[in-house]
Amino acid sequence: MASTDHKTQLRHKAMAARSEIRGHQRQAATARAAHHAFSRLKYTSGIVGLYQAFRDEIHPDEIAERLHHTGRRLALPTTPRYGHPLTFRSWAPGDPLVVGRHNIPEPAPEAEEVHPQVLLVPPVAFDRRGYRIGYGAGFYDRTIPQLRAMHPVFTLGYAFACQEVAFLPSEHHDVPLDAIATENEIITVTGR
Ligand SMILES: Nc1nc2c(c(=O)[nH]1)N(C=O)[C@@H](CNc1ccc(C(=O)N[C@@H](CCC(=O)O)C(=O)O)cc1)CN2
Ligand SMILES: Nc1ncnc2c1ncn2[C@@H]1O[C@H](COP(=O)(O)OP(=O)(O)OP(=O)(O)O)[C@@H](O)[C@H]1O
Repeated sequence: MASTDHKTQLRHKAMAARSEIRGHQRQAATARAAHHAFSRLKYTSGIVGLYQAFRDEIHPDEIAERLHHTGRRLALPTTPRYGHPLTFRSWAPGDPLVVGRHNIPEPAPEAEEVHPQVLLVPPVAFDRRGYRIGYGAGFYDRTIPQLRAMHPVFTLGYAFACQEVAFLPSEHHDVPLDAIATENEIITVTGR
């Protein structure tokens, strides 16, 4: 099977698995995952790029609240055209959002563009080597090297444990995550 077909299949399987987590189970898993993510993120410094959950992604709202409470600057991505990197704009809980591409809420164009040192990344599927697939646009794979040309960047994948797969075929442009937080654990991949 061609690698892209295999990836498509893994993508659909992981999306189906995460959509099965509902109601109280989803709430409880999200609270546990937020605890794991925060316990790792508090040892980082700099602006944290989060995301606005869409489809059945695990939502980072509790992490945003807790980081904001400790005085950390936060940012959200704006969705670019295909082939371009993400841009991040300054944002804090309660700030107004506008509707961007794919109907994902994003900061208004007036919000300051920033270059995060920390990224919370929402994989659709991930493996223990830190490889991830998203929705197939390659946005994070383009963005992370660009930010790393400016300064060190720590990337934390954030997902439900059921989105883990044994092995994701990797391509040369794929940038592995430094760690992944789920409701069960923090998976450490690199020494960053
Ligand atoms: N919550 C969240 N925000 C995010 C991301 C993300 O993964 N999650 N992104 C991370 O990059 C960017 C948005 N990336 C997206 C990329 C593709 C599609 C999408 O709907 N793609 C179609 C396929 C289109 C095609 O094949 O041409 C699809 O999946 O149906 C949506 C968002 C920025 N913001
Ligand atoms: N750094 C890059 N430079 C050029 N093309 C890239 C780069 N990163 C990814 N691509 C291209 O983008 C497409 C999607 O890549 P991939 O399958 O890795 O996406 P994804 O990781 O699922 O998406 P996303 O990063 O948006 O969540 C592929 O055709 C790939 O060749």
